[in-house]
Amino acid sequence: MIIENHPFQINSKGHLEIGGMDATLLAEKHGTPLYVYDVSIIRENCKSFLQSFKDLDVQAQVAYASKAFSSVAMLQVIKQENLSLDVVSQGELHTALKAGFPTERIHVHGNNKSYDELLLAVENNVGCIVVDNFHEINLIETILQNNNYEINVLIRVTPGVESNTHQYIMTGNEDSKFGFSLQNGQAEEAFLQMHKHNQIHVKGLHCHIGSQIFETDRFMKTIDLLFETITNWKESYQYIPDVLNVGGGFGIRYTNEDNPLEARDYVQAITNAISGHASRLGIPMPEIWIEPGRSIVGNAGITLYTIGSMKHIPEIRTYISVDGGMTDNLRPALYQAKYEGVIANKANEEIITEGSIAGKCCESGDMLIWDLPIPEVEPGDTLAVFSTGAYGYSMANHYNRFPNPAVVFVENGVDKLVVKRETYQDLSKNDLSYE
Ligand SMILES: Cc1ncc(COP(=O)(O)O)c(C=O)c1O
Ligand SMILES: N[C@@H](CCCC[NH3+])C(=O)O
Repeated sequence: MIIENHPFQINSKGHLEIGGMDATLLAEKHGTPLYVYDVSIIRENCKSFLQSFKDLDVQAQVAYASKAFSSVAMLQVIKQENLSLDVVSQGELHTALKAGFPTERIHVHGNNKSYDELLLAVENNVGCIVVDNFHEINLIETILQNNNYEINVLIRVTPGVESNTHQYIMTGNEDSKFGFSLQNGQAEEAFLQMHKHNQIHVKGLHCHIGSQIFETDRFMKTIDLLFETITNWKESYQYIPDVLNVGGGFGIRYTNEDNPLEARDYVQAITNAISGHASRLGIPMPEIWIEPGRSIVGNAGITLYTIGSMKHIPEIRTYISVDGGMTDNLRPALYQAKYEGVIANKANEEIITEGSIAGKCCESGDMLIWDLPIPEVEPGDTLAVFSTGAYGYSMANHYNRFPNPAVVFVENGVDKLVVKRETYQDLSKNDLSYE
């Protein structure tokens, strides 16, 4: 039986199944809280973006935004699927290098890249640096001064488009910490500074308007604004971009309130808009780059928890506590994000009530799901929360000194531990004594 809204099934025992494996057995074997990914879904998501570009016969790079979930195994899957990679820090770049990711397909982001981060990127001959601010241009120029490296860059611009999403995950608006403004001339100033440098190749423009976006209009509007600038730069400086990177942000389904488009809908709309402008301007079609994170891994991941204490407050609600919470999934506390879940060992049982799923941290806001429809539950049951594959493990933290969970990949009925559970020794390994 299929689970409504989510790409998982219920097996003959009435248990949730992921990647051909019984979720309750995974919880027993690997412990909880546990992140589990169905790798075949990750692969399908990668393929659907790449295939959509192929079907339109467009030169493209699909760069997985590794902030959504980065680990050596994860990046190896991305490498196998021939995607490119977006990294935003030395740590993400280090993980990519450790995974043996081809450096020419790595795109380096960040709104405050350090000299060392930029040097590591340049020394490893990464595919491109997405330049964010004037301080960074100065650092790059310093790095290039005493050697003959050459680098490709994209200029990250803020087009002044507000995306229809949570304020904290909106990035293309004028009042943003990211990128150069198109409106106030800073993008042009940055362009001129780098365009005249003979070791810097300005391959094109980058923008990312936000995350969890369910429509194509804002992408269209953004592309219109990018082309106003491209038209000006063509006239004034005879500049024609090789690449346009329109970022990520393609929405996924967390609950039945979310109605995501297919990958091909976004790809088609973006491609049509860019090709329309390119032909109007009489320039060759630029390569299109996109940076999906959430839409590659989000729906492939679930988190398994063990239910512990329960508190029933008559006529108010029942709190059901699990052995994780905001330490392994910060999104509900940070963005009031909503999730759905099932009791994995009772996935077929009749729903008789509602329970609100509480985390273990010493915070009233540590709630994973409010008012989840549930069957009768008891301590020891396994709760599965759906669509936790993006920005769950990657935003895990150590509040209240909880160790980070383990991560298991499942594919075709075979499970493999890919990130070990942290131990209490791991948690205190950097602590030094003061006695
Ligand atoms: C520059 C950039 N690219 C790509 C992404 C990936 O976004 P998403 O995971 O929503 O696809 C983000 C995150 O919002 C981002 O800031
Ligand atoms: N971490 C955010 C989105 C990423 C923002 C990156 N610019 C989320 O969980 O939705």
